[in-house]
Amino acid sequence: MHLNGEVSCCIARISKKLTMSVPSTETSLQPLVRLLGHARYVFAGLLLITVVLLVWQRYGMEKVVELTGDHFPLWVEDDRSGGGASVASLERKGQDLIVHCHIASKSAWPYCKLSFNFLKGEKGMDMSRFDFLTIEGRYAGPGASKFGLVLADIDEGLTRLDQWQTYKINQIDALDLPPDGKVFVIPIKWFGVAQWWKDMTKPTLAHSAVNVDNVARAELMINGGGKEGEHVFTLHALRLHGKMISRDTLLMWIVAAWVSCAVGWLAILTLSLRSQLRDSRAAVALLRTVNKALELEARDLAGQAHIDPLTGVLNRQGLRAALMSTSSLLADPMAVIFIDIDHFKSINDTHGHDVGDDVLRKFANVIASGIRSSDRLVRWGGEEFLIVCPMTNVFQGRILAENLRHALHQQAWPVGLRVTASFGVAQHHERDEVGVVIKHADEELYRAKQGGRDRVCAYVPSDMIANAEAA
Ligand SMILES: Nc1nc2c(ncn2[C@@H]2O[C@H](COP(=O)(O)OP(=O)(O)OP(=O)(O)O)[C@@H](O)[C@H]2O)c(=O)[nH]1
Repeated sequence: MHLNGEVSCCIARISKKLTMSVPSTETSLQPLVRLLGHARYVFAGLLLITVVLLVWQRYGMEKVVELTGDHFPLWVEDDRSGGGASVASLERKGQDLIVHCHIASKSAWPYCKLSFNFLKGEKGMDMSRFDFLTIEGRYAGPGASKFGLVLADIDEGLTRLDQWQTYKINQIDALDLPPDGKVFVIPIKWFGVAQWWKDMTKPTLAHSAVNVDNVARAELMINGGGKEGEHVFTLHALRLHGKMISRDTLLMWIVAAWVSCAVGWLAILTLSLRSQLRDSRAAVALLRTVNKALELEARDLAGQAHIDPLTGVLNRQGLRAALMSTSSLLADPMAVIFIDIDHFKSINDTHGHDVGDDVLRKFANVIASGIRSSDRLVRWGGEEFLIVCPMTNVFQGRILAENLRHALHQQAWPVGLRVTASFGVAQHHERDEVGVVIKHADEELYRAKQGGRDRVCAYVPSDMIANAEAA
């Protein structure tokens, strides 16, 4: 009974743990698991964003820098510093910059130029992110509408800021302004490093290529084809065009985003699988424990089927099981003692069933304490009990019955009752069924009752009496 209670309690505890453990893991990982479920949407979204960004970068994402605004300091220069006689002056008319250039052929290379300064501290403008320049302007004068462009770059390791000739001269010459004032597009890749600069500086091969990532100054060169006279160059706009994000940078970010998502997804997947594995292991362990508990419970229940719940001694099924599983019980000689409480009905009738039950419990206790551990006490039914005594002959059985009868006399019983019992003893013979010895014991019990109760009667066959007398 006690074991049964413990097992039920254990099962209840385990099933509670089982039902609680699974959802608790679920809740801790639920957001991650939900995210995993939505992974395809995340990747589809990422794909869409990738396509949109690439298309936008290709056809839009324009970045335009206006060089002719008020953003950069600008001024005009002429060849007088080199011994020439050309004179340049600058006039502003609204947005327009008008360069008046009086070319005098005193110098071999007469020129005027409009310079834009991009230097901020020691840093120029990074034009490598731009694809092309556009120029809008008009020319008026006696010569050709020719012009040149120079991008003077600070070349790391070569340029010294205070020595103008060390700036790398990326230039483009002899461009013709469209006569109708249309926009003229000049790709950055058209620029080349000035040969005169290379001859003068003799840069290494690494420093010989065009470089516009740190442009300190831009110059618009005007010489009207070298013709003497007044040349007027009206500049409406000079602009740099590029992309807000270069294709390479964008690709780098896209790859980084894809890699991060993939790594994140794999990490979440690993976490979730690990947790599922942990849960499964825990569930398997719990189920094993439950299984064990259930086995115990089953064993216990099977045991209970053989026990009389009121007195805790064996019932008839219990006796059958004991006889089947313990062959030594039938070892000859074996005595069977049938016991019936005397006038038990009147105890019930006079004092009620509860007292009757108490008497039955006490009775079983007294008898159980008076027999050997190898004996089996069975509640046969109602107030009838049976004792199976292995290795006991009928004479020994009779002595045992007498002892038990006396033990009953010496007990204090509920409500001051005097409880006695009648005993029938018989001995089992190898040739007989067990039922035969029980029947004989029952008949002896009947005799004891008939004889006035509170006594022992034993079935002793005549051959046994002769043997006993001979002995
Ligand atoms: N309290 C209680 N009474 C029981 C139980 N089982 C059987 N009885 C009662 O035991 C009584 C047996 O009565 P009887 O068979 O007439 O025998 P008796 O009164 O002992 O008379 P004799 O055997 O002739 O001495 C009945 O009244 C049954 O109801 C039980 O588990 N608890």
